[in-house]
Amino acid sequence: MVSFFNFQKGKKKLGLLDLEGALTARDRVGIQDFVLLDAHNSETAFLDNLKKRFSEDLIYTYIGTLLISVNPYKELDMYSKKHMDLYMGVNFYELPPHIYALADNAYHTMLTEANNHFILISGESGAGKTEASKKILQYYAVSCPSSALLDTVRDRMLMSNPVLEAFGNAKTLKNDNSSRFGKYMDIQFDSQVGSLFLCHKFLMVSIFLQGECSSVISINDKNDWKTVRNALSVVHFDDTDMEHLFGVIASVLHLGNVQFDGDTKGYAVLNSNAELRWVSKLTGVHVQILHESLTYKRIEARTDEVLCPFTVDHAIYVRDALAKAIYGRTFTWLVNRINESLENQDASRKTVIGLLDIYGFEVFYVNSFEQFCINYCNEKLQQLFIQLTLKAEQEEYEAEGIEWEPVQFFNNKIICDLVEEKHRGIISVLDEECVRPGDATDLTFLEKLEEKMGNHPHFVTRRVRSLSLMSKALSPLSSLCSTGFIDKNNDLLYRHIKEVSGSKNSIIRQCFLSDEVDSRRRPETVATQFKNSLLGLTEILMAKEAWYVRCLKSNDNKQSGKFDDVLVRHQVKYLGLMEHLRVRRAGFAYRRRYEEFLKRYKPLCPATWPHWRGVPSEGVEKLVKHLGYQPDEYKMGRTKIFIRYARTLFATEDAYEICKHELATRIQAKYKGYRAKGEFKKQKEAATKIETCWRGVQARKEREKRAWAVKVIKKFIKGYMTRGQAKTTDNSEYLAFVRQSYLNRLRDNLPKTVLDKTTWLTPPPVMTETSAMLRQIHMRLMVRKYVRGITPQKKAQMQLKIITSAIFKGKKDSYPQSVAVPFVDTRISQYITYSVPVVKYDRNGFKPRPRQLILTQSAVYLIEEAKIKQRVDYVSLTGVSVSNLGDTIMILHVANDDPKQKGDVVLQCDHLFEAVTKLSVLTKKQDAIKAVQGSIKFQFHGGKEGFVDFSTGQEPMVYKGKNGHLTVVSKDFRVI
Ligand SMILES: Nc1ncnc2c1ncn2[C@@H]1O[C@H](COP(=O)(O)OP(=O)(O)OP(=O)(O)O)[C@@H](O)[C@H]1O
Repeated sequence: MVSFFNFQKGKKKLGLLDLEGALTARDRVGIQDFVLLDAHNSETAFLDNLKKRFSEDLIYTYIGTLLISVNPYKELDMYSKKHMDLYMGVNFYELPPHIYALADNAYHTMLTEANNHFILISGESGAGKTEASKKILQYYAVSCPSSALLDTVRDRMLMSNPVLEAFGNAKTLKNDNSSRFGKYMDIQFDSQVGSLFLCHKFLMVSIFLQGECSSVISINDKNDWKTVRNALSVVHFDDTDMEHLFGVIASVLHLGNVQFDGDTKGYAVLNSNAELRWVSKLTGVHVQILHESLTYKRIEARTDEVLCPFTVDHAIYVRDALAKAIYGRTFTWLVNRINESLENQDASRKTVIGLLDIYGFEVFYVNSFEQFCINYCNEKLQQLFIQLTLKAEQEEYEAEGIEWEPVQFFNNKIICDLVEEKHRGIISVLDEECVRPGDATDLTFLEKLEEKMGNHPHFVTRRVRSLSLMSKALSPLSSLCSTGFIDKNNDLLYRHIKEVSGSKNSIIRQCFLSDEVDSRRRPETVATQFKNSLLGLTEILMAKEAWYVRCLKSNDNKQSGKFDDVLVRHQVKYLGLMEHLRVRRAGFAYRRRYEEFLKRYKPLCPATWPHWRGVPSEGVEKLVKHLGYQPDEYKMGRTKIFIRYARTLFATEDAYEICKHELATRIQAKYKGYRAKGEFKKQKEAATKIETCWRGVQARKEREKRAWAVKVIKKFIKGYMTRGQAKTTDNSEYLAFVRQSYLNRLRDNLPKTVLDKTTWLTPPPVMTETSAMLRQIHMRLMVRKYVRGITPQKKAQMQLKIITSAIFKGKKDSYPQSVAVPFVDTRISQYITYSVPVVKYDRNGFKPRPRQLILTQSAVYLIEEAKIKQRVDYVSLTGVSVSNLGDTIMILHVANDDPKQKGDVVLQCDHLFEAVTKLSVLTKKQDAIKAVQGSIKFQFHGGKEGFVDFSTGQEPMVYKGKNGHLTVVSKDFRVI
């Protein structure tokens, strides 16, 4: 056994582990799978195991993938949502046997193999088939993802069950709620999404009404009534539909109460009209028509019509036939309506799980035509089971050349043939008897059977009007009472009874269409209809893969906890469970074509992954060896590998799951890389594109800019060339530009002071006039600003400067330099208006002597520094002479006639302009100030004369010249 990949995939759901543990522990009772039973040939061991488990409420046991369910007749806590969750996606053998495990496995196999499946639920009446089918449906309904639309379909589907049970089930001696119809439904799953639960469809095989049990303790009519009404509304029945439907049911009940008496001739007359009036009211058929139909037969003879009265027995038969027909057809109508409401409009591909819940085998004290049909159906399904499992299996081993010891089993084909064979089978004989002219009775039918099949090994008749079909496997088909076969098979409604087609009840109208009344074709007999629908069903099932649930009845008393050994042994026998087990034991749990097996599991072996180039069977051999399969675990056939134990396959499947994840991760990584590469390439391409685009845009912009520049330059040049002309379109822009740029430059280069006369930008010709105006305005502005900012002291000084200008401007070379030199008023004392240091040239040899020149309102003094307070050298001034050069010599002329005066005074004064100006103001002798060129003559006291000669030279100096004149050399200011 392969042990290195023993994983359990479903157990990741932690919350469920406790429950699961408890289940597993509890389930250790007996053996979960009969395949593991040592004494697999012993029926007693088989039963013991079932019983042991049953006593612990373990009602499910496997034979391989087949599920055996023993009816517990009590509610078990094993169908909750938690249980459903637990079984979801878990391998078959990982958890205790359960109907959910089978449902889940069928579902996952369907998804994996993408093909159709069906679950055949069989067993005798009351064994729990309907319950099992409901549990499967609920499991799918809960486990599949939901959406609003699907929920609606799901509700309808689940709700269709109580409706069908209400109308199609009846209490029988075997089962309080026995299905009297066969139900096949297709559950569709979306093949793409894989898990959508879509819709189902009923295929009705037949319905049988029979029995006299009316009260059932286990059924609460009041609650069920509510449930049914609610369910009907979910499957789209409105109030009118429901009124008509319940009208039909009530009419059938009233019809059953119609009684007949015999007249003197023995013909039937109505006992009372009351019931018939009710029927008439409920069905909407005139009471007269009903009356006539129930007591007379209408015989048409060419143009005439004759009414032929019924005997009482006959009338009762007709009454029951009518009631059956109304009920049966109404049920068919109901099924069709439910099918319509569940119809799936989506045509996309779906995979299907079919669910077949068919009425179980029935053996009553008296077994009639109904039991014949029901049990024939079960024989047929058993045949299908044998065909699909035992026979097909053995045939396959043979075809594949697998060593195999054939298992003996009873092939009930012989029984099926006995019933259904053309011309020779019981149904053919019955049909023949029904249609032949003359009086056919159940007895003549029995004689015909004896005649035709008296020698058949499985057919025996007894002269107590019964026939026995001896099926070794299926005993219930035996011992049938032939009474009523002819009538029930005929089930011909007398033509005029179909006149109910004129009913006011819409359901009855739809069930009895008038063209049927008019048709003269004889309808198919009941048995033939039944046979045909069964053949149709078999065909549907044969195209699908089968799963089996075998339901066993634990006892006949519907008693919980009771295990009737005889009854169960009987069922085990006729259901062929022992044979099935033997085949399973001898056989192989799983087989697959080499190609398919390899295709699925090749990732598990390096030699086969990713490709196996050789012969598939060799690849498989390599693969299973790599996986560690033991020789007894598998066999290699001609085209397939056969795996003996399911656990081997599950382990392989688990390994595959893990490997798939790894592969998926690898593929994902590769894909991501590929995507990233692609993305990068795309980005690069996009970047190149953007770059190209950007470059194009830039180039275009550049070109446009150049073109614009050329245009501007051209215009500029043209404007420049025509700048002197009057304003034209050519030069207007240029001139505006020139103006603008001149003004801008001018703004930044305006003269800052009023004295700055030089700073002014030369205007372009077009601005000459404007510039002059601007200059004037600017000057005015500056002057105004300057004037506003002048203090009284400054003003006084300015006035002095004006006087200086009047005296010296253009007359003395050093004057311009003096303009910016401010006069100083600090040299003023109490007595002195102005005092300035000077150098006095003494007439005796022109020796320079420092003196202070003091100016007052009334006189000019020359005093020595040390004697400042003494009034010395009073000068009575008559005029002042200066040279026109840049020297600082001034000669004060004094009045010669004043004896106190010592003659003219020659002074050198650094502040010449200031001193002379102030002197002139104080003495009011402005006109007496002279600027002389060359030499200045002066007079000494006593009438003597002297001269001062002025010249310019390199170095300024004052000295006594050879001619005895005072010689003054000054810098040449004009040169500077
Ligand atoms: N799994 C179960 N758990 C509890 N009770 C069950 C179970 N299965 C069946 N039963 C009981 O047995 C009764 C009969 O079951 P069910 O109607 O499913 O039988 P059946 O095989 O469908 O019969 P028929 O062939 O007559 O329709 C149910 O009404 C229910 O009380």
